Amino acid sequence: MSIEVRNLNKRFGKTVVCDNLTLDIPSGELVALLGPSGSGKTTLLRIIAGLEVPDSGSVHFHGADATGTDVRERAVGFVFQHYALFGHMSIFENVAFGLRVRPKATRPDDATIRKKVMELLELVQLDWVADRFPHQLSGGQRQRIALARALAVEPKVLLLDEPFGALDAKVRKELRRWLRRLHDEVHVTSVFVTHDQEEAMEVADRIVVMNHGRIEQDGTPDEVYDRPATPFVLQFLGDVNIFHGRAKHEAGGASYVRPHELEIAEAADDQTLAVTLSQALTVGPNTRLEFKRADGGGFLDMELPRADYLRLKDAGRLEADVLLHLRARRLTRFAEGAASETAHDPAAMI
Ligand SMILES: Nc1ncnc2c1ncn2[C@@H]1O[C@H](COP(=O)(O)OP(=O)(O)OP(=O)(O)O)[C@@H](O)[C@H]1O
Repeated sequence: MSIEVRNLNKRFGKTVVCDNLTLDIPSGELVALLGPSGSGKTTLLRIIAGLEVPDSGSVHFHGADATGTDVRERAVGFVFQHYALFGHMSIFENVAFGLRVRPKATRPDDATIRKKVMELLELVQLDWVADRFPHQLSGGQRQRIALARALAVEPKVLLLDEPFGALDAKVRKELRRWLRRLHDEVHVTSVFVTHDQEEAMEVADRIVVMNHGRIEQDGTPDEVYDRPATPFVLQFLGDVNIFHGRAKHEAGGASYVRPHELEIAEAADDQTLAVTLSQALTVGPNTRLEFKRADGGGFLDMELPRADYLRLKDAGRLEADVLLHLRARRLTRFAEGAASETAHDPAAMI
């Protein structure tokens, strides 16, 4: 089921939370709403769910106006960050709940419910807690059960608000992949709220980047990362070095270079910038180098594979007093009112 959002406005007091939002979520896709805290992601999700009423504008489910439709009629499944399970019911019964309360005509028999619930519990790798109660589970386990419960009724739309926000990093990563695989199997149209750009990049088919109640960009993970529409998108999706050099006098202002888009040149030329190493930090397979600009222009970050770092170090090129020359392989600038352009004239960074 596709979701169409049209000219949606919502304010709380003087705060504009949805600023004329228009958005198409194609059927079967997993779309991430990505943005900083307070950008309006949750409010948009709640309006799609029918839990919040917009001031103006509309939400359509597969072309049919659902704006005035009650939340119970929208066939949506929710997993919200603080969506509590029923404390007095076993885990099994929590997952079975949505099926048990169906009208008799569409209610599955006990054996079918049992099979379905156990399959879902296996899917979230918690079949062994079926007889426990919610208070006997960790917060992370409860979220996995909430996901199983949301899926039990085979919703047409699945809405998830920071569902893995409370989990530790490793479990969080596992569940992301699991959600991705699950989505590839069941293809239920899903909208996923997150403020974590890595999570959005890893999980989603499309990313909608939000800021101050507006959509800054809507595109595939590759599109928003490689061709950011605005400086906000570029900076929100990862670390970036900003140069206010010569480019400052041109339309659009700054130039942006990501840490992995810098390289060390063999010799100085008119496209390189002289620096010295100030610190090196290894994070997993990559090493992050912080350089000090020799012209006093501040610091620069560069990221390179650990093996390359070790080679440079062994060659004695990373001593604190050795002058190095950095070159940008790629840089991004924004012309006034236009989308990003990537320049291959790295001199522009100086
Ligand atoms: N019921 C409400 N009453 C008043 N203000 C609200 C209400 N709900 C949200 N807001 C305000 O609206 C703005 C957007 O909130 P929203 O929760 O949609 O943002 P968000 O991007 O999901 O942020 P977060 O990641 O922190 O949840 C915030 O400034 C918030 O304080």
